[in-house]
Amino acid sequence: MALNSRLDEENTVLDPAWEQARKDIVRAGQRMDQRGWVPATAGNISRRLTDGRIAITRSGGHKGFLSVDDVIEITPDGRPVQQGQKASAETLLHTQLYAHNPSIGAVLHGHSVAATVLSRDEQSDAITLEGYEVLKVFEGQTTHETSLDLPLFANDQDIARLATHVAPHLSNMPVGYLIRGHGVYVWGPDMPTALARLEGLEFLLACHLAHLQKG
Ligand SMILES: CSCCC(=O)C(=O)COP(=O)(O)O
Ligand SMILES: [Zn+2]
Repeated sequence: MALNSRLDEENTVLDPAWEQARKDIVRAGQRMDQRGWVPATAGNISRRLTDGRIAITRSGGHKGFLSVDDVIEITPDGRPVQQGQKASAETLLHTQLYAHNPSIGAVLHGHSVAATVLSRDEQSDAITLEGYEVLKVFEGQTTHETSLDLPLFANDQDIARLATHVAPHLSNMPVGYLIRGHGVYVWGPDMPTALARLEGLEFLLACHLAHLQKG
């Protein structure tokens, strides 16, 4: 047994880094639920450990009421490591981000009202957020006199096919992207950063929606 390992009640060897990743995901789900970004069983959450292992939410659970057992390990190409487990239906959208950028350590997907409504209504292929002080939450932004383009992709129940539409744009997405009538994907080097980016983005989307509704 490794020096930094512990045993649970059933004397199973616990791996501290893995257990921490699972707790990070459970807490992120609680936070996203408190903010109303993961209604019913919507949304999914993943974390990549420094050794390359990937933890992701199982499919179909309520993300505000996860237990660590609802977080499972997947291979880099998105297959559950343990037979019989069912990873998020959108696993391939997570693994394509990890494969694209080795510095990504956490990926969040939510279904807020603002992300869902705005992504349906916008006719062009991106939503432009500009003139807001909170844009400075994103690295490299030092003034509100800037703009951020959030790419929009058509929703598709075939996630592998949806991933092929996202793939050519991955190098040109500073913050995240939207799927029409569905939700938002955001990532970061670690869970706190990914959550802060999601919070900033959700605030900006809510402002944009309110602004459009005002007319
Ligand atoms: C009830 S929302 C439909 C599925 C979805 O879009 C989602 O984000 C949750 O899917 P998962 O398989 O990750 O639970
Ligand atoms: Zn979804």
